[in-house]
Amino acid sequence: MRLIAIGRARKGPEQELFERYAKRLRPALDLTELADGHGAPAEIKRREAKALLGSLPADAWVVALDQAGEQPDSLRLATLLESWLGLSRPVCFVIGGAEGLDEEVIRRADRTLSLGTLTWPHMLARAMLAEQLYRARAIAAGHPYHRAGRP
Ligand SMILES: C[S@@+](CC[C@H](N)C(=O)[O-])C[C@H]1O[C@@H](n2cnc3c(N)ncnc32)[C@H](O)[C@@H]1O
Repeated sequence: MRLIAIGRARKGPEQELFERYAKRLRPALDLTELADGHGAPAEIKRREAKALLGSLPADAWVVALDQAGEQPDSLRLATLLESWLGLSRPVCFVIGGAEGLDEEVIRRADRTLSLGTLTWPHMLARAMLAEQLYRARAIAAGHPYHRAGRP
């Protein structure tokens, strides 16, 4: 699996949290970081979209992280992830920068994934995605990491 994301992480708690889960994930989650765009907001999004789309393999199965996207619960995400991994296509998650993802990226995406209706900083979104992918794989494997009961 790949995560293609705008911005370069600095050492700090967000990066540590991302790495904690990304390291444990099988298949691995390879991170590709792309430079922040510059200019006016529309120009930033357009430049970042060009870089993001240019980084995707032609046959990629693209999942765009978008707050207005689909909101599966963790069990449903586990089922979805298993089906995506079974496609024999490179599964690529995409996270935008401060201005969000350009419409062109959303159109290219095969699926969208929302981490809730709140807006998260993009470095935190990376860590949350890695944790949810780790959780999804644990659910699919029957590993007790995920407890279905509510407190
Ligand atoms: C700071 S947010 C961008 C906010 C931007 N104003 C927007 O409307 O998308 C940066 C990136 O983090 C990801 N992100 C932030 N909050 C999210 C959420 N609730 N669900 C899914 N992805 C989110 C998205 O990929 C977004 O492009």
